[in-house]
Formats: sequence, C-alpha cells, structure tokens
Amino acid sequence: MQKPTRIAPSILAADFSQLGKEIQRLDQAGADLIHVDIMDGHFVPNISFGPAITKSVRSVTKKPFDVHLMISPVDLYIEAFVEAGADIITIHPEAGPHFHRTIQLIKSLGVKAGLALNPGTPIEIVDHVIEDLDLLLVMSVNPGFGGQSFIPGALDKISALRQKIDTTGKDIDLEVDGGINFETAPKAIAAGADLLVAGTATFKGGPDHYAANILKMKGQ
Ligand SMILES: O=C(CO)[C@H](O)[C@H](O)COP(=O)(O)O
Ligand SMILES: [Fe+2]
Repeated sequence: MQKPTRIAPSILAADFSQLGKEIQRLDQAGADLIHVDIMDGHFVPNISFGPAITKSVRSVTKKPFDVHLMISPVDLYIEAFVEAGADIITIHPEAGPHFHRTIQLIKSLGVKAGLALNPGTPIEIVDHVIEDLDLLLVMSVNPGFGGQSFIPGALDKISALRQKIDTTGKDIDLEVDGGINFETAPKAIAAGADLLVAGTATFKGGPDHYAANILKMKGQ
C-alpha cells in the first residue's frame, strides 16, 4: 500500500565543503531520510565519495541513511557501507553477476535492501526477488549526475511496480530518483511512489529554502 510521501534529499547537491552542516540543515528542514549517492567513475561516468566520508558524517543526524550504490563490482563494498552506518543499501542489478546474492548479503548484515531500475531496465527483473526487498527504486534519469531532467516513461514503471508491490502485501518502499521537482513530484506520487529523492530541488535557493522546498514536494 502506498504510504504518506517522504522526501530523501540527495546530498550530491550539497555544499561538500560543509557536508556535515548541510546534513544537519536537512534534518532540521524535515528531511525524512538522507539519500547518499555513491558513484565510482566505472558503473557510472562520475565519482562522488566512498564509505569513509559517509561514516564521517553519519553521527550528525539520526535520520536513516539511504545509500544508493552506483558502483561495480558492488559486493566487495557492502560491508564497508554497513560499517559506515547505512540503514538502506540500494544496488543496481547490472552491478554484479548475481544480484540475488547481493540482496541476501545486505540483509544478512542487518540492513534493508533496495533494487534500483535504470530507465532501460525492464520491471520484470524484480519478479524473482521482490519478496526479499525492502525498497524498489525507479530511476527517472540515467544514473551518474544530479540536475538532469525527469524521464516521463518512469511514471508507467512506477504504476506497474506499485501494482506488483501491492500484490505481495509486503511493506516495500517505492522510491523515485532523478529530476524530482515541484512539477514532477505530484506526478510521481499520483503514479504510486511514496519516497522521493530530490537533490537539486531541495537545495534550490539555499539553506533558508530547504524546509519549504521539502514541504512543497510533499504537496503541503
Ligand atoms: O542517483 C542520482 C543520480 O544518479 C541522484 O540521486 C539524483 O540524480 C538526484 O539528483 P537530482 O534530484 O538533482 O536529479
Ligand atoms: Fe540516487
């Protein structure tokens, strides 16, 4: 069942020179989770940061860390991100030879497991693993960069995945990531998403605007 909308600001759009402070600002502004984008320059054409920086800012908030791994091979690094304080770890099925094994590994370490679907990845890929998942992530841009435009085809995928999730009867978050703003957020919610990642739109206008931006994307 679709839950009330929650917002996970992506710290990819933060001022990295004051990352801890930025996360505290997001916490105070009403962020529900903190979305942490990890990019390796190999699986995606951009590099962000790794487990050491994730760990260094973990203590500044109690909000869950929603870690989106865009790295390949991914299995080698799961434990490091658990130790860094991840609450949810989301992987891409293309990032390793056996994504069912990766999901089992994440769960065996006591962390929630998510699966991310790129714009070109068919939704049927979730069929044999959906019962094991805590979160499904629909990428509404090709992964690698913040500030891209929302790909409208993501809305049909969200609707179809909403039906699949509801058929299981399980509590699985349906997250959307990429190009979420005041115009696209209501469309993603109407399609069935209950967790919205927003980088550029959360940080728009500077710290004084974070709270209003988050509320606006929630439709409040
Ligand atoms: O995973 C991502 C990119 O690969 C980011 O989470 C996403 O792009 C957020 O940035 P924005 O809201 O600016 O689109
Ligand atoms: Fe992301």
